[in-house]
Amino acid sequence: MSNTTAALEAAGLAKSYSRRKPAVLDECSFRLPRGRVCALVGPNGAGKSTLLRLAAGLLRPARGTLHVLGLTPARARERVAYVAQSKPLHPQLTVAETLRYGAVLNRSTGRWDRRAAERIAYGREDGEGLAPDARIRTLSGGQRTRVALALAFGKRAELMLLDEPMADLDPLARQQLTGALMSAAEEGTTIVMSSHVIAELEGSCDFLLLVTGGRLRLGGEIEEVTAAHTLLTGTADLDASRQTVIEERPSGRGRTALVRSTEVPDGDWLAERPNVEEVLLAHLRNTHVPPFLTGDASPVSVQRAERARAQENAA
Ligand SMILES: Nc1ncnc2c1ncn2[C@@H]1O[C@H](COP(=O)(O)OP(=O)(O)OP(=O)(O)O)[C@@H](O)[C@H]1O
Repeated sequence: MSNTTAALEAAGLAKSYSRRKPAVLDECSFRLPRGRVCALVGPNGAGKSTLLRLAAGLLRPARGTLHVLGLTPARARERVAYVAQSKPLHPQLTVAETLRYGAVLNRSTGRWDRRAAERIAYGREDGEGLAPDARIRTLSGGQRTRVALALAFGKRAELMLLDEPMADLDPLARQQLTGALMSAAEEGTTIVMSSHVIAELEGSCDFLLLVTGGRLRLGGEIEEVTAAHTLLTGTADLDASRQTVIEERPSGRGRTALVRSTEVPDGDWLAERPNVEEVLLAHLRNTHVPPFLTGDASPVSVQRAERARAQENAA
């Protein structure tokens, strides 16, 4: 646990688009420490883009708070790069003009990195990068994504919020983007990226936020989240009062169960550590289970309350 300012810290965050409809995000409380590469995962309509738009300062919460780099989202905006799912760009500009426009927009920060932007837009070794004089309106979806990402990298932001950045990139461009994200993360940039392709996130992300139905279900270092669960295979009966059973399914002549516990229950069980995909899929199929946040992912107010409780117990 750390008390340094988090990249994102939400407390009781809620957002509705309409008073007549249920909240799209509700009671979301979590902390994303700086320097992490965070996968934001959840089914369609879960509220991932809404959360990213709130963090980018484009929406205001209905209730609760969201701090970005210790500031309100509006005040943090210069230090944050946001790439929307729709990748909005000026269709009449060329790629080179778009990058020059990015430089002008970021002049006040003095941080614009032309080379980083150009590397993403033009710089593929196989020569398939974008032509500087190509007009945005003539580009494919994946090519526009490259331009939007080039602007984000040029900004040299402390926090990058990327809404499905890989979705329409070809495999080589994905590999290039992953490399660029890893380099940015090594320099201390915090990255949040939403995706539906869990396998894609496994190699590149070290932190996880799972949102389903507008609620935060899982949060924390991926290693810690998976280590808190056990995959059991066997034929014995499970006592649900002794551990949280996320999912129990028939398999072969016995059954497989994912439990939130590191203890192997009595009986003839084969116990394994699940991978992140197994943990995520089980939580996506079973949204009734209690949420789980690791210490690092708990908001400071919760960390303080837990420390006070531990001190009381120790006294
Ligand atoms: N501008 C808007 N006006 C009204 N409702 C909206 C608006 N934007 C999103 N919603 C609704 O909010 C809910 C969450 O949408 P959001 O785009 O945040 O989900 P998501 O998790 O990003 O989904 P996906 O994975 O499909 O991109 C959905 O029910 C959606 O219909």
